[in-house]
Amino acid sequence: MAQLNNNIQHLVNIAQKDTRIGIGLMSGTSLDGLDIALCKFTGAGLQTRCQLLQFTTVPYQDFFKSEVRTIFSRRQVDLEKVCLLNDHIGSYHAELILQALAEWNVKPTDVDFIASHGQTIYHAPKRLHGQEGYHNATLQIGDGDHIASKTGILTISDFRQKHIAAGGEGAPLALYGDVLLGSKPGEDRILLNIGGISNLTYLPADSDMAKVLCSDIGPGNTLIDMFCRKYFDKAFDEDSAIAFSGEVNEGLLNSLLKHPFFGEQPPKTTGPELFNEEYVSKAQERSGTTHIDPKDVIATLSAFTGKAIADFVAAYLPKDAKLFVSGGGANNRFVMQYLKHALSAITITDTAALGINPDAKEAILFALLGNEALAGEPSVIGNNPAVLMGKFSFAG
Ligand SMILES: Nc1ncnc2c1ncn2[C@@H]1O[C@H](COP(=O)(O)OP(=O)(O)OP(=O)(O)O)[C@@H](O)[C@H]1O
Ligand SMILES: CC(=O)N[C@H]1[C@@H]2OC[C@@H](O2)[C@@H](O)[C@@H]1O[C@H](C)C(=O)O
Repeated sequence: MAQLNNNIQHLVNIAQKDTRIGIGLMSGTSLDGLDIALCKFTGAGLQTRCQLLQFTTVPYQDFFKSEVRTIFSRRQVDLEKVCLLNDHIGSYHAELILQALAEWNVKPTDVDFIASHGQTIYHAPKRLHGQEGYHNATLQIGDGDHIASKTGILTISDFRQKHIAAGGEGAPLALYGDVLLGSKPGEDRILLNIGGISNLTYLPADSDMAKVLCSDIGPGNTLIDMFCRKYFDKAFDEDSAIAFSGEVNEGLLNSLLKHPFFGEQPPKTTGPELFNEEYVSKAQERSGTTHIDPKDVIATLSAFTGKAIADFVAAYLPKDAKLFVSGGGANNRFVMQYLKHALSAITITDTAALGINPDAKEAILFALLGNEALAGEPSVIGNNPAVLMGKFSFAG
């Protein structure tokens, strides 16, 4: 039998290890920074044990954010910029990983793999684009080869394409990790992530995989952040100070909630391609609220995030489930207060109660998907594609 080449041999060695050290990377729709989670895995599939060893969010520089925003969720872009950023984001993320490892005193050779989400620049499920002859589509950039070459670490990336190839919308992928890390027999649980877009996974008490539901809900922080930048020159509404100083405008809130997306059956996905400045302007025009105080706009957008989540939970999930929140939105006091009021029968805490750092959850998720790609088996969860995801980039 011919000998395996070094790359394949290295891959086989990692796949056969009892424990693996992996880095999960998440750069989300909020564009606030790169989340880097260093994790230790034992086993795979339902036997997975995952320990978060280190975590950091490296904030993005304003210049980087504004460069990405020139192509982010826009239908018309400078194609050269897309090409440049695909390379640049991969190289930049590699640099940030190496810096983080140096700070943690971890040698790159001690890390078995990197699992990189990349940067979503456009998410186009068919429900959004509606174009005949085209299927669900999504695009994440920040090429894995650049990360592998620069760090010397086996890199797994571009997770969403396999999900689409198998009939999904390319998101949410959270369920694959939530089932492994968040289920508890005897307890109905909801794991809610409020990032740029909010999404949740329902984990039934009887562990019946057919009942697991994972879906996007609507805007999380994306509109709040956008209008904080527009009116207040702030990246986000820290501790909801602006929202609390304003008043919710019920006319605008009702108008924001009037979109067919909210009536569509889950699972479903969305993004800033739908929930953007134009979406809010149109809702303002329809409700005659174009001239309301910017503080009231922020309060109303915050209530919009809360109400969309509360309506979804009330419509589809058990009334006595326990809800665990993660993502930057867990720090938005206005949204959290809104949820506690609207879902008074449900116990709401953050995922720290489950031993999962709420800020790190999505980066851990991608590390876990990388671990599955190496050593797991596809599993059937509800009617979600039973796939192992991610593409392998070798360092050499
Ligand atoms: N103290 C705070 N007060 C209010 N909002 C906060 C606070 N801290 C963080 N946030 C919100 O959280 C956002 C970052 O959230 P997160 O990092 O979960 O998003 P993401 O990973 O980009 O999103 P996605 O899950 O959609 O990809 C910030 O942009 C801000 O809106
Ligand atoms: C296309 C894309 O990047 N979607 C993200 C986004 O951010 C939140 C929500 O929209 C979710 O569907 C998804 O990310 C998480 C990690 C997921 O796939 O579960």
